Amino acid sequence: MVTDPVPSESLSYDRPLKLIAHPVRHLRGTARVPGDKSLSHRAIMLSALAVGKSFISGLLEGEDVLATAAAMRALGATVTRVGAGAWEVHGVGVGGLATPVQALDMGNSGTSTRLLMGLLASHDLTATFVGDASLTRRPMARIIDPITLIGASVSAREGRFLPLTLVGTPEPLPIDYSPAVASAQVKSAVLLAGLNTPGTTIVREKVATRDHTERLLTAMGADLRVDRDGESGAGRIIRLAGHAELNPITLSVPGDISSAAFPVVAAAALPGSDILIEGVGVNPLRSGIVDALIAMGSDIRLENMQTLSGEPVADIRVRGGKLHAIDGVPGDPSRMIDEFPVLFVAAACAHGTSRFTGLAELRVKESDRLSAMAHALAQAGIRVEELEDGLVIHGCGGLVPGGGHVDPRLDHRIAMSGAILGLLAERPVHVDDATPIATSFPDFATVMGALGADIELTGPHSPEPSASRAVFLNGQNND
Ligand SMILES: O=C(O)C1=C[C@@H](OP(=O)(O)O)[C@@H](O)[C@H](O)C1
Ligand SMILES: C=C(OP(=O)(O)O)C(=O)O
Repeated sequence: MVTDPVPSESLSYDRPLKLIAHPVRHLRGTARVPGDKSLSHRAIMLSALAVGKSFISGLLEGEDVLATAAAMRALGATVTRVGAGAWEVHGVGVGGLATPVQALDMGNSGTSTRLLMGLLASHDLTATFVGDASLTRRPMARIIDPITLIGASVSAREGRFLPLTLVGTPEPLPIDYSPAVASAQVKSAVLLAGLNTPGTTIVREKVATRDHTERLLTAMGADLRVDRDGESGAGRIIRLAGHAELNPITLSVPGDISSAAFPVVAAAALPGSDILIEGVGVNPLRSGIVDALIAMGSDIRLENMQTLSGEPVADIRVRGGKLHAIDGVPGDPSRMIDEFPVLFVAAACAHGTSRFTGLAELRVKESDRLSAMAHALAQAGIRVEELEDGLVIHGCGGLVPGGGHVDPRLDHRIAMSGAILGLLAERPVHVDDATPIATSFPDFATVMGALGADIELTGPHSPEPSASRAVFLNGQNND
């Protein structure tokens, strides 16, 4: 049980909040996870560009999305919280954003930063982007390159890191762009720039990545076409007609499969577990974790399939059992790019040796996730080899020894993967700073506790939520 129940409104702490995850026999019950983070960012950004009032329910109220909401407000949209997860956005129309009077604080959020850089590139304004110690380590050249071709100019630290100042162009050019890395953030940044650009903007993907931007733009009336590309049809060509007119939306955000992955993996690895996570987004370009766990022998199924605001949604049912090792994941890694840290935990419990390669991109997420997870698993007594682009994990065929400390390195998914490791261990695991969890899953400990997990939150913490959170959660305007 959760020994220090922390209401979700106040899990955002300014000083380290520690977490101790205690071994558990099994998980049982039904739960829901917060709204999808990728979709929440896009819902706020695109409704801020519509003419009229949009209404969003189920919005993720994690720090990352609150940073996006604060930025859109600073750029001129009216963004108001009208209830738990319920937000109203009065948009200013495509091209209607204005220079913010202060720097845009992106906190820990790569998606906020990179999509907004694209969005602002084709607006006649100037904006400065700042972020936390994690975000200022992450490469921005992958966005600076295409938006420079569009006509924006960027001055960045060492040419590629935050803080950076972006000067958007009043005369944007439509580009035909092939991202060098499989990245929905790069694709979305170019498409968002194309909204306020004449002509047709084209993005060519060698491998399809999450298509939340394409689905939402289409639902809001943009003239957007997606064609399969390449001999295998794995690629995509996305064409967007510029000077789009976006209609306001009423949108329900489904649960985030990247958050659901934590209770799902824990239950899958614990014989006797039986859980149901309701209302989760199962977009085929996001559901790779389900296929990977099935490949490991897990009894996991999608029930009650439906469509919510243009996105496939299902309840995820998991019964615990013995897992076996796998050599790589089915399909492209981009279908579960954020779920690898917790999949590595499943591999640590599996019988046999698992090998994961082609994952160099994990080194430039909120942390170097290959290094962070290699250290976390070793701390828990698991034999692991770190490769240039992956991990070899020698599973123990049951509970891991545990007993170590996990340094999350400002990465919410490392912190939560460390907690799951503790549930699947013989001895408790200490997560030395759980505060990053508030970026994507503020009530993680409460949700896991309701399923039977014993996650203890300890350590000094201020009773007050962080300033940005308080402003929104109390529905105040910061005009
Ligand atoms: O577009 C998005 O919302 C995201 C795309 C992914 O990044 P890349 O597509 O850049 O790998 C993912 O890691 C991130 O959490 C969210
Ligand atoms: C990488 C992630 O997010 P972002 O890129 O938005 O920081 C994530 O949520 O795992």
